[in-house]
Amino acid sequence: MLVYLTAECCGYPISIFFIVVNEFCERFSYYGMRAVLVLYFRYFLLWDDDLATSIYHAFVALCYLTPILGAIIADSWLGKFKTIIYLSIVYAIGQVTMAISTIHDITDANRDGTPDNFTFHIALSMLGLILIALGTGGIKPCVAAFGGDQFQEHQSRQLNTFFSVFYLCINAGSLLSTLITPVLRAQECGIHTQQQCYPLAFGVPAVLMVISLVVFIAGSGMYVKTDPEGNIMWSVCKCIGFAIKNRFRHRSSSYPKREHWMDWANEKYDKLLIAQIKMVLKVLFLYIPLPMFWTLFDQKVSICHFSGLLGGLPDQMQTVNPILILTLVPIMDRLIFPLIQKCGLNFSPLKRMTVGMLFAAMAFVSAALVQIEIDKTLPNFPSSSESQLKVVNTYSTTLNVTISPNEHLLIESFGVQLHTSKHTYSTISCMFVNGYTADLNITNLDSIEPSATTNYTLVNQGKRDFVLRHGEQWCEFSRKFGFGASYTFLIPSTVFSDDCESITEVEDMKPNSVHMALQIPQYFLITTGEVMFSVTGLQFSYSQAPKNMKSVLQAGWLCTNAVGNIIVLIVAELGKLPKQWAEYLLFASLLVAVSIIFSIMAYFYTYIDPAEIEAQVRKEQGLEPEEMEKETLEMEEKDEDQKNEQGVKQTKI
Ligand SMILES: CC(C)C[C@H](N)C(=O)N1CCC[C@H]1C(=O)O
Repeated sequence: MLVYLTAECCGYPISIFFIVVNEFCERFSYYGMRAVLVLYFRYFLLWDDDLATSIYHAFVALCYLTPILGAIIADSWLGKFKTIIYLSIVYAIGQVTMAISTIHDITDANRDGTPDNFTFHIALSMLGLILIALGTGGIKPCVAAFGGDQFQEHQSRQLNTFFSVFYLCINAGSLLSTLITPVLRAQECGIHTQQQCYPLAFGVPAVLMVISLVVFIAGSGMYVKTDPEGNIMWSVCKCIGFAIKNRFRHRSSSYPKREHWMDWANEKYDKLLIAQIKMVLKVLFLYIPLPMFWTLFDQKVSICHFSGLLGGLPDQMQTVNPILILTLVPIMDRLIFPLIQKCGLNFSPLKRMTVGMLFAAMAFVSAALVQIEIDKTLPNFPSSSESQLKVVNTYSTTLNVTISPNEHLLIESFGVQLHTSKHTYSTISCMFVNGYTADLNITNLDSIEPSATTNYTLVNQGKRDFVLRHGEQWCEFSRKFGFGASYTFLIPSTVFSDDCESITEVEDMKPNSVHMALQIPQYFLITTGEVMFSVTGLQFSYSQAPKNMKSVLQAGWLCTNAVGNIIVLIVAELGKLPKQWAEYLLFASLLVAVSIIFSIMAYFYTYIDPAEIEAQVRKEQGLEPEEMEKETLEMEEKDEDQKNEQGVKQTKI
């Protein structure tokens, strides 16, 4: 047997260093760009919330679908090394295009600070996003598999550690970029006018992608590179097609059954290829229920929304997941898993993944419990058969309002009455009610006509100052706002004569009294689940794939994420349950059901050593001893040439 010893440090190939640094920079680039993408849609392109989030989710789904393309190119045509380089170039061009699309000065001919030609910016940014999706998705299965290729058979422990470190780098990159890019966006920059600095926020990820490419190329001389064995994906498709056709032709019971339906390709196709296809199909079948995990994982965003309600800062909450990953991966790897092993329990990869899903389900049960607590602090909202009416009395004395023959409201002067009725009345809600006799200007709001109201305006938590103006007259007042609260300000006609003192504040909705610490268990549970599920899934997909289809199986694994994202989009379109906590419980139950199905499937799965099976098939084919020897020799010669080129040390054992 021939084994190559590449340059090593502490038992790990040195080439791995370049791969993990490359992954760190690439993830910084990807997550950094994602952190400001919705803001760019909302405040630069001026899209509404629905359009911005739909395009965002569609982009994320596309990023997890393109791995199939990358894997096919790598395993059938260019090999992983070249695929990573070419697609990284596409990716970097995409990031640069995206950064250029955010320069408002390009089309701001009238220099008013807003772009004049939105079509130009939209077209350029969409082109950038397509190139980014192609690049990031395309290289993703190749980088993980290429990293795995650097290890030799006896380094299985190091291989598993590599996948954990790889995952740590993903999250270190995402953590830094999620912290940095929103700060860059908040800076002001521009040629003609100073605006929020999107070019910097998108430009830095573009630079990081270029660095990622340079780092990868720098390691070029040290990598173990395997060339694809012809157009493997085309051979796989033809072989599967032939097996199906042949099975159909021999459907009569007079023909003896075969052990596996792929054995119907035996007449025409190489036994080795059939064995490899069987390995891949077995794993892909196992992956069918897995998108449900990612559906819950991506729904985490909505848990974040209510974290805002609880008093947390949603932007910063996005960093909780990577921070927990950075802590939990080493704890699991070095402490929990070895401890479980010491207790004599066989915590196999598929068992870990099942437990990971159950942890995610528990996170949603915990979210439901917190939501129930929050709901208790909220006012009663009208049901589908009810509507709410708010009446504001700006008259000088108490008024009696009759709504229907037997329903009466008594409203004091400058008082507000919220009334819920079983009939259909229109809901009136407001933030400022102008009881003054003329138009008023209020800081950061449009002017309000007499007896008119503003819409509810979102303000930051804490003390806020307002200035009211009418011509030369003005007055100032400040109020403290609690998270999740909602207020109405009634402005009387005497507002300027008493220096804003007479403005009445009505609390429509109380501030949240549920402590934000209650959401920590959810984050902890879902991230523990992610470590068990996602890191293990990455290792499992590599270890169970035949040598020539490693990227393909990595792509299959990433596709579970894409499908999960698509389910999130569908669920968002289908609508929501009336109660948020019920929705969380529904998702938790679905994931429990899926983990039960998965555990049954996993029970029937036999772990394989693809290299061993391939050797066995070769032996059965009678390639041994002469032909196999010949094949081995050919491989030796080819690899020797490659090693000589790369100056890598080679030893025979
Ligand atoms: C959402 C976090 C910033 C990153 C997450 N913990 C993570 O590492 N991943 C989510 C999808 C798979 C994986 C990744 O490769 O980014």
